[in-house]
Amino acid sequence: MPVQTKICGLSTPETLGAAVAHGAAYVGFVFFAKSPRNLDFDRAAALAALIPGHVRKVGVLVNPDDAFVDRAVAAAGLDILQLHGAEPPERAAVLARRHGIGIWKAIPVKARADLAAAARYRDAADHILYDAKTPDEADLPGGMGLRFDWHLLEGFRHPLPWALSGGLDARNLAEAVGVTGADLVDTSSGVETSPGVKDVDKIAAFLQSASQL
Ligand SMILES: O=C(O)c1ccccc1N[C@@H]1O[C@H](COP(=O)(O)O)[C@@H](O)[C@H]1O
Repeated sequence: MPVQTKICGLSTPETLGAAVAHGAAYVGFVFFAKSPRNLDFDRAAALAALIPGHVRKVGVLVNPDDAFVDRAVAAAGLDILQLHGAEPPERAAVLARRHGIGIWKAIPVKARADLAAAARYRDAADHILYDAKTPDEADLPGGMGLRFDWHLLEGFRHPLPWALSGGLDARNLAEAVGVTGADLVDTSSGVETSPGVKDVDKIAAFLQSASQL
């Protein structure tokens, strides 16, 4: 089965178009004020209108309240909520019921013991997104281009379908997939020239690399 891809943190028609044209299965919009990739709802709506139906729209949110989720889902027609904060399983389940859309729960990973948190979401999420844990003092819980030790996933019994994230780019993708066996991969910083500035050539190279795995 081919490796599926998500290009996250898109914010311009050109880079969104590159992700779609080169075969991304998922595109991600970040709704988090501290992020250099943050979108307001009007901009998200304008970008979402450009996305063909076969490409799934993922909204990245961090500990959002109901009103904020309502606005993001309505504006962008989201198919999936990527919960990238400290949302407990109960909160993820409430959001899944309230919106009737997919839930991906990000699990921050630095040590093998961190993986145990994934099982708590068995009845509350569709996918686990393993991402590198960012430093305690960081403004962002993700999107910093950090990778974790992929060998930590070796032999791990995943409680749910899952995706690999954190510091992936066209050069390290083959190794990352080889070590982990991931069949869904996610990148943001790895297809940028600077934080928040996506690059169409890097997007194309990442998706080309994934298509050869
Ligand atoms: O990208 C952000 O700014 C961001 C903000 C808040 C939560 C998550 C965020 N990014 C997500 O983190 C992973 C890994 O990103 P990277 O490839 O290491 O840069 C990815 O899902 C981003 O969308």
